[in-house]
Amino acid sequence: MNSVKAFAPATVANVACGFDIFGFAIKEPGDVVELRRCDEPGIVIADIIGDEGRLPRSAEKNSVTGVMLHMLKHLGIKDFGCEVVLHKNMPLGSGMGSSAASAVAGVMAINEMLGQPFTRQELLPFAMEGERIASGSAHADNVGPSLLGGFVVIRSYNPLDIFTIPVPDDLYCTLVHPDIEINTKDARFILKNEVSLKNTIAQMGNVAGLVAGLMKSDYDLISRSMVDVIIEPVRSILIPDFKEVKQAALSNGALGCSISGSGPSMFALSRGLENANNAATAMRARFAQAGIESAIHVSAINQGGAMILTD
Ligand SMILES: Nc1ncnc2c1ncn2[C@@H]1O[C@H](COP(=O)(O)OP(=O)(O)O)[C@@H](O)[C@H]1O
Ligand SMILES: N[C@@H](CCOP(=O)(O)O)C(=O)O
Repeated sequence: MNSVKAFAPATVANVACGFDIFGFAIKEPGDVVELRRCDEPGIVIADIIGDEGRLPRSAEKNSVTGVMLHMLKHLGIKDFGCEVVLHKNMPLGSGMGSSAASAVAGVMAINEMLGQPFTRQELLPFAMEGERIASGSAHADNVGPSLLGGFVVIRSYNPLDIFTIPVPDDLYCTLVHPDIEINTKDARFILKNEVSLKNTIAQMGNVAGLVAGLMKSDYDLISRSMVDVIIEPVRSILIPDFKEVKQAALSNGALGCSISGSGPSMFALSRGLENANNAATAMRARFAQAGIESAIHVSAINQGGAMILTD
């Protein structure tokens, strides 16, 4: 195969109470990666469209190509050569799993070009290496759902134990990206290493409640469980008017609202598209009141995840 194109969607990680263990994919936006086979061995970034020249052009430092190098090394392939074009369709440091979408599109594309030596599930550890390149931490709550689709739970990192759970058909996500930038690396650095027993108990209750609520389509339980007593209180100070934007979502039909990934994006979950749209309008209006422009994305949960594009 001489050329391949792959798409990988944006994701909402943590989902309030599930720091590093919950994430889901949305339909759009997402990154697109094009690979073109060359005779010369090595992986070369030929172009990145949409990053305003900000992303690393060195193959080792960019999450889209870093993961390919890991895969080739693992397979012991030395004579493979390709050019990479990355269509960067989401902002950097967004909390929308931008680095993860590139990594996932990268592993999908090269796996296809090599004749699928790995199953989709087996691609996950390679995609996680992209997160290590971007933020210094190989967390799977963005790459997992971007690759596999659906609502993902990471029960364990060592050994890796990851699975998807069903969600209600009528569940919609509102994702609001304010025009500010927060790097995941920085947002992880400010977290405390110790958690009180009281907060651990509260968080475990909410984690269990959210899983059960999603699996039983119990919207009240989903709503009651979308509470994060550990991470949100620390990170929310990085987002201007966080409390007010959250309140705007909750007062306009959302079941719950929190930080998407490490921020600055905020997400809400709602029952039905109308509530999700109302929450979007209210959240954007509240950010505007603080003098901050924002982009909104309203979407059902993306059950398919990344895909090879044929056109
Ligand atoms: N292909 C890529 N796409 C996005 N960010 C990348 C990529 N490759 C490397 N990075 C680096 O990752 C960081 C952004 O990732 P991160 O902080 O996790 O933000 P996000 O929440 O948007 O994924 C930036 O420092 C950026 O230079
Ligand atoms: N669990 C991670 C998720 C980071 O998501 P991103 O979309 O901000 O890259 C964290 O919270 O640090």
